[in-house]
Amino acid sequence: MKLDPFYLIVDSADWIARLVPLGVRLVQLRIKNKAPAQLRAEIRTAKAICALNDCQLIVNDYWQLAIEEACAFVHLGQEDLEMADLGAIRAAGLKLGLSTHDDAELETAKAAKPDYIALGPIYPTILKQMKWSPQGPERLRTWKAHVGDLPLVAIGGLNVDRIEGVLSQGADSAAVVTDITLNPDPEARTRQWLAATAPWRTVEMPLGE
Ligand SMILES: Cc1ncc(COP(=O)(O)OP(=O)(O)O)c(N)n1
Ligand SMILES: Cc1nc(C(=O)O)sc1CCOP(=O)(O)O
Ligand SMILES: [Mg+2]
Repeated sequence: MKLDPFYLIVDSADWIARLVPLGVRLVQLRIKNKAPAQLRAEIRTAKAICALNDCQLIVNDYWQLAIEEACAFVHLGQEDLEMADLGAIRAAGLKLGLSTHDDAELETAKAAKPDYIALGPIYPTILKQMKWSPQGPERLRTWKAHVGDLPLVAIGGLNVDRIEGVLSQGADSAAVVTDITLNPDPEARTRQWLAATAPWRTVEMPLGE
């Protein structure tokens, strides 16, 4: 499986309606603290917009709702994974992305046989408090050696100027929240991300070059 090199993460279907039609091919709906009915409505709307725009939707955290709404992909952190029913996720045909932050989490994630692994935070992030220090982009190369052909996602503190640095270290995809959502012009910033990741979308870049 291949992931698009630009992985947008937003917290509403409104954001998806605004940014996905610009050409985004991979988006995560990461909603915190909403009632189940609202969550379901957001997922349903996001799914419809993504289908119209040939964009892969990944639902964060809410794997049961993702199954019920016939979504294709979920992302889980390690704590989410402890509570999740992997058998049910697989039986529903969902693809699975998993977060990792250290060696032990990498082993746990690999054992779950996910469809991609994310490493973060690569740089300091302002989105959420994290107990891990920034990993630095060089750590991606170590992770890539461990995950092999499994797609690797870099996340945390990424911006347009840092894309090249993470993709050239072995990440297959660069995930981003605030560089876009807090930008004064999120549409323009999204276009910059699309342009900056374009070379990685079309060309296989061997590690070390
Ligand atoms: C692509 C990607 N990587 C990591 C995360 C973080 O997941 P998690 O650790 O479960 O934290 P929350 O995002 O749920 O707060 C992610 N969402 N996406
Ligand atoms: C949601 C999330 N997970 C991370 C991890 O390391 O697992 S870092 C992160 C925040 C990403 O937001 P921004 O692009 O604004 O830094
Ligand atoms: Mg989570």
